Amino acid sequence: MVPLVRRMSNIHTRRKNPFLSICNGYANESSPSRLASPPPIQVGFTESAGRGVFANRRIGAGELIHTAKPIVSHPSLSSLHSACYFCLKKLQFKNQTEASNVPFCSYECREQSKIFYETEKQADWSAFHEYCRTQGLKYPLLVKRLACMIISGASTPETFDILQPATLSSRMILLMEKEYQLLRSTFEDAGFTDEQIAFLTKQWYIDVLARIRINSFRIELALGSYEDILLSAAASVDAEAAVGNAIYMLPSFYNHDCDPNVHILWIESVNAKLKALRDIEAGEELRICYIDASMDHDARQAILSEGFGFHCKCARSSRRTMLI
Ligand SMILES: C[S@@+](CC[C@H](N)C(=O)[O-])C[C@H]1O[C@@H](n2cnc3c(N)ncnc32)[C@H](O)[C@@H]1O
Repeated sequence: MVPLVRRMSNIHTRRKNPFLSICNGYANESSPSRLASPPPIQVGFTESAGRGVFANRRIGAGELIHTAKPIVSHPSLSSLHSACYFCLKKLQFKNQTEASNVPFCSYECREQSKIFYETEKQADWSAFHEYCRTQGLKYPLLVKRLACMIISGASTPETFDILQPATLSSRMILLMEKEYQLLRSTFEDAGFTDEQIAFLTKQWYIDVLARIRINSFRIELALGSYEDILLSAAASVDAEAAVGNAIYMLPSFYNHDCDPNVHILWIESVNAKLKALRDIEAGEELRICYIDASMDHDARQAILSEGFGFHCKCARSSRRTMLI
């Protein structure tokens, strides 16, 4: 059945609409100066999952619905010297990182990172990175990148406000204390003034982390050649398979389904592609799968409840519940 869409906004026609910026990611990648036609979607309210993304026309199976560029991304610590610091593309070790110590794959990526990277380079991140490494933390790296973008004027402290926050337990908040203090002291030790880091309060950190927690994507690049697949298989044995993490605007409005009709994938960089997995009717909600769909019902529910704070009532989960 096609759910009723309560229209929240027409994201393509109204000016001064916060959702307009959500669509910035669909510039035609092959010719960046030309905008591709708007994606066939709109953000609206669902009956039980808050906001969601809906088709505004029929979408065919396999169709590329839209692409999305991240608002913030960061390589995983194990990929710091093997992935582009901006687009997370695999680096050619000898030419780029080792020879020139520049962690970018191209002139364009270096230019796009210039403002926040100049800020970041002024501080010594070794203690912060070491803490993240030993505690297995990845989200504070996204906050570090966002903070550098804010200080350099490339972003604002309110950037994530539109995203849904997770409900954090007091224990989770307590655990954030150390990483927050380390982030702040790294800036202070580098000589940034109180005025420059005035936004960096404990409450801001908690609010940002609460949004990153349920909206960040773990980036695993789909690899092209057989050689790459072999290398990746070897790498995943002794290192993290994810090349990094990223936050997007529009993809953050996609709800979850254990039998999704849309797939989000990354071919060679952090720029995401959203593709229809089957024919989708106009008005139908578009949903992606947040987790490994091959897990059994109970494992899926446990991860969704713990990680995202909801009990999934999608058709696949409900079928299983009815059988019990
Ligand atoms: C990434 S956000 C998706 C967009 C969100 N609905 C909003 O209004 O911004 C993830 C959150 O949406 C809700 N959600 C997503 N899929 C859901 C589902 N299948 N059932 C219930 N809630 C869901 C949960 O609150 C979840 O933590």
